[in-house]
Amino acid sequence: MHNLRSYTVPLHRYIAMMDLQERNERLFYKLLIDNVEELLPVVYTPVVGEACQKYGSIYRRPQGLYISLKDKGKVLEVLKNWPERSIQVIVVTDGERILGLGDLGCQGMGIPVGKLSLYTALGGVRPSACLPITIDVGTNNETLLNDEYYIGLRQRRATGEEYHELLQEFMNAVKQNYGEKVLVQFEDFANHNAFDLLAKYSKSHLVFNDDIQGTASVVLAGLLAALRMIGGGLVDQTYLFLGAGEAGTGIAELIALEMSKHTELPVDDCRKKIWLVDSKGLLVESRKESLQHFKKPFAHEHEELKTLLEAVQSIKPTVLIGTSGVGKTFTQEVIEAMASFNEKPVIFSLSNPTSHSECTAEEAYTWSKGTAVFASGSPFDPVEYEGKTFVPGQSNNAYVFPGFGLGVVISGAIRVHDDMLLAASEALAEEATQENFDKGLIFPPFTNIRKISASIAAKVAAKAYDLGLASRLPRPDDLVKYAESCMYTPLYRSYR
Ligand SMILES: O=C([O-])CC(=O)C(=O)O
Ligand SMILES: [Mg+2]
Repeated sequence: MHNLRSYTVPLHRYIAMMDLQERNERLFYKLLIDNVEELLPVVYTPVVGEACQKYGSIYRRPQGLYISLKDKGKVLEVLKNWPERSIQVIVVTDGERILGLGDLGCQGMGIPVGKLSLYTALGGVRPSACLPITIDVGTNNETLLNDEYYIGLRQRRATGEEYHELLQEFMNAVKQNYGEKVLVQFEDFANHNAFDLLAKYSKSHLVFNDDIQGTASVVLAGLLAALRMIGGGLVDQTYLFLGAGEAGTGIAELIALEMSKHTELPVDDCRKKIWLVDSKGLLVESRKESLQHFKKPFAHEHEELKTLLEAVQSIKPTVLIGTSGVGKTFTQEVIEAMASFNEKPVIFSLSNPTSHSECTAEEAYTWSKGTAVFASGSPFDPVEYEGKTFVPGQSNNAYVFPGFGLGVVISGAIRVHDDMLLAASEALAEEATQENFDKGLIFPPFTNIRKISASIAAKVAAKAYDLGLASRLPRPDDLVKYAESCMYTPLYRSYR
């Protein structure tokens, strides 16, 4: 830690951590676990975003497996080149939508590597059982195509049949090589592929999309905790999203499912309480024809509105959620409007990394005059406002995917079911304490994350057993204890 802290440039800390992971994996995890709040922003969001942008020039050794268009026809052979045989979790990207940064091609590898280091550090999945994969189908990023240090194929992205054939071959090879119980986490795919890949492979494989489902589960947990803090039920709220992509529609759908489960209202009626604004304005009935399929369920009867501010003024939401990937879009006017008709407006600005956040923590607290219940995707420091310190929560899928994955792995689940996501949300929401609420915090601090992951894992595994999706039999009596006993801990062996 002394050495790391001597680097003042965040990217240098990242490089030092990656060197440590290469040199002494056990020490890397020991350090990360013991200093999680300090090191999470280094190995993960936001610094990992800058690392991906500069990946070619900071590249040392491959930390994951690259599968490119050139490997077509021999993907299984390529998979077999990976030195570890027994794999439990794969995180795979095609680099087309890295955080809110867009297409970074093959340099998106930093994301699967970072996510999997959290699977181990936060969720206790053995490092050797984790496999980061980047599918290289080219990039449409001109800067990278012209960058002498770019590490991927120098061509524009393959699309359509060529793309889907490679993905099909990959998914087949994964099942052939590792069986039915390997969890494949899709990460940072573009909207136009993410929903279709999830829908297609969730029937035949154990797949999970972190940006759609992981984010949804964490945000729902944040909302449940926020409502415990300020009072009211899910069904009493009106929701407005800026951004109708994977995160926005994923969260909206999971809120509707949870609402429906607790009220017995049809899911479609619950969706009516949720409004989304995309780059062209409010999703409304008259736009339905031209909308992508994942947006259609949220296009309701309303006049067309072009801007977020107009939508805020007209819909008067109690909860405002930013998932647009575009920074600075929650303006002073937007936040002041939220504070004018809500005693305690709930404001989540979720886009990553920090520069893409819809507003900063300071802006949310200042412009709402200290009334906002605020959380963000990337971390922000505590804010002093009129003598009171507000601690913003980090509503990042990192709270859920490690524990969720652990629950899936230890139960030997063969499919992911939405009820398992709801179980994870409820488990996480229960972890926020009155002490957290007193600081305005709706998520427990990351310092206790391994205990939290074990609780999430136990609830997820229990749901998998209840649904008949678990293959590890008999069912352990105490799932929390069992989850804890399965977790990897970085200790040196004693040889005496
Ligand atoms: O990586 C993160 O911090 C959260 C996430 O999945 C994304 O922004 O795509
Ligand atoms: Mg992501």
